[in-house]
Amino acid sequence: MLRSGPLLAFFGLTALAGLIAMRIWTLPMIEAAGLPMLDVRMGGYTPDEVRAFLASLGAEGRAAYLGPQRVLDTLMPVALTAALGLLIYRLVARWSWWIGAALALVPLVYFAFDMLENAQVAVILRAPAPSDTMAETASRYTVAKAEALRAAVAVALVALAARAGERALGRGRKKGKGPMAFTVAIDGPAAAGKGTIARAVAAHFGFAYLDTGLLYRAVGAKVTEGADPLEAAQALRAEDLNAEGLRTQAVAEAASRVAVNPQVRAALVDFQRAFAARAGGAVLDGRDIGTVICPEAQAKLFVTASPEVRAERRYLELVEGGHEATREAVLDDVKARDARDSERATAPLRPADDAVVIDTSEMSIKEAVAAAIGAVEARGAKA
Ligand SMILES: Nc1ncnc2c1ncn2[C@@H]1O[C@H](COP(=O)(O)OP(=O)(O)O)[C@@H](O)[C@H]1O
Ligand SMILES: Nc1ccn([C@@H]2O[C@H](COP(=O)(O)OP(=O)(O)O)[C@@H](O)[C@H]2O)c(=O)n1
Repeated sequence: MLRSGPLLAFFGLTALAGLIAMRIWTLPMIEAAGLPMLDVRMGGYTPDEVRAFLASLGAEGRAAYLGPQRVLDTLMPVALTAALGLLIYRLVARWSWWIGAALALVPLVYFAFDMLENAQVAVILRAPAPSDTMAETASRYTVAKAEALRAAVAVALVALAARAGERALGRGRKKGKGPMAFTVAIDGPAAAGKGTIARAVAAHFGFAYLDTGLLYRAVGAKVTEGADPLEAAQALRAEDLNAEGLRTQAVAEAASRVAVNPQVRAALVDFQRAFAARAGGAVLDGRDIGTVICPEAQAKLFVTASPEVRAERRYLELVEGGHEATREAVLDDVKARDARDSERATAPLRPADDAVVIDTSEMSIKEAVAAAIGAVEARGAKA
């Protein structure tokens, strides 16, 4: 990227040098009789005021106005426009480059009016008897130049203030909360290995872990017992996540049904965000952590595997847990949940744009965990 700092300093200093040169060299000649030159009358001037000024202008002042002053009054605006434009672009492009580029054009408007003003003043200085129209046109350019310059300076000041505010907030956050919050967002379809990876990542970095699927499972379980989904979500407490029987296929199915409800999802957002923001780091796994719950997460992983591999893993897990299951039924269930999770309107399952995708179909648990830890380290987490 172009380093704009030295350029900004160069243009800023050149503009300042131009102003100083005018103040000590050309202005004393032009304003020898005590009347301010036309360019500095930011509120404009009447034809009579122009005539009075011309009458007060000696031969030396007129030559200076048309000669060195014109040169200085071209170089200085070029440097000032470049400095203001660069400053505005540098400050605003951090948030949006195209808004930065658009606002950087405001100083160009000032420049255009300044050049028109110079040309019109030269017309007046050369005319044997300048007409009212000539004077009025020059005055309009001077007023427009002054307003455009004020607007450009205002844009630069607002951008500087916004940047200073952002920095102050960042410092406050670091001071107030001890260790910075580091969030790892892990999303992916059922039985891809999210929980296995999330627990290992949390243990490796010393972060806290939240299985957000448990929130939906806890709400789903209450709904199968007859509760209203939204009321169940609003009344959810941390201890509900330890309830018995949340790992069954029936509860997973109920969870994926309540998870389609936008109001249920909204009711669970604050709990998840508060967990993600805890000092000392947090790992959350689910379906929408990197896209909706923590779009600012420092590390995002999307863990996936083929439906057949995932169904086999879930089948073995269920059988080992003493549950009744058939491979076909588990595969059907996995596919049905995949479809519901991916096709729902609110927070559908999809990788965040900046997520690292880990396909665990052909990976052992060890390999999958190593890949995840490597990706989280690459985003700046330290064990
Ligand atoms: N890479 C892997 N290879 C083999 N089995 C895995 C792998 N990752 C996870 N498993 C197993 O698959 C099952 C589902 O994993 P889990 O982490 O609970 O998935 P999820 O949280 O995505 O539903 C568990 O029994 C787990 O031990
Ligand atoms: N962040 C989340 C987590 C789970 N869910 C829903 O909750 C269901 C159960 O999630 P889970 O993570 O416990 O499911 P498994 O991947 O462990 O099978 C999923 O099928 C999703 O429909 C969700 O919508 N958003």
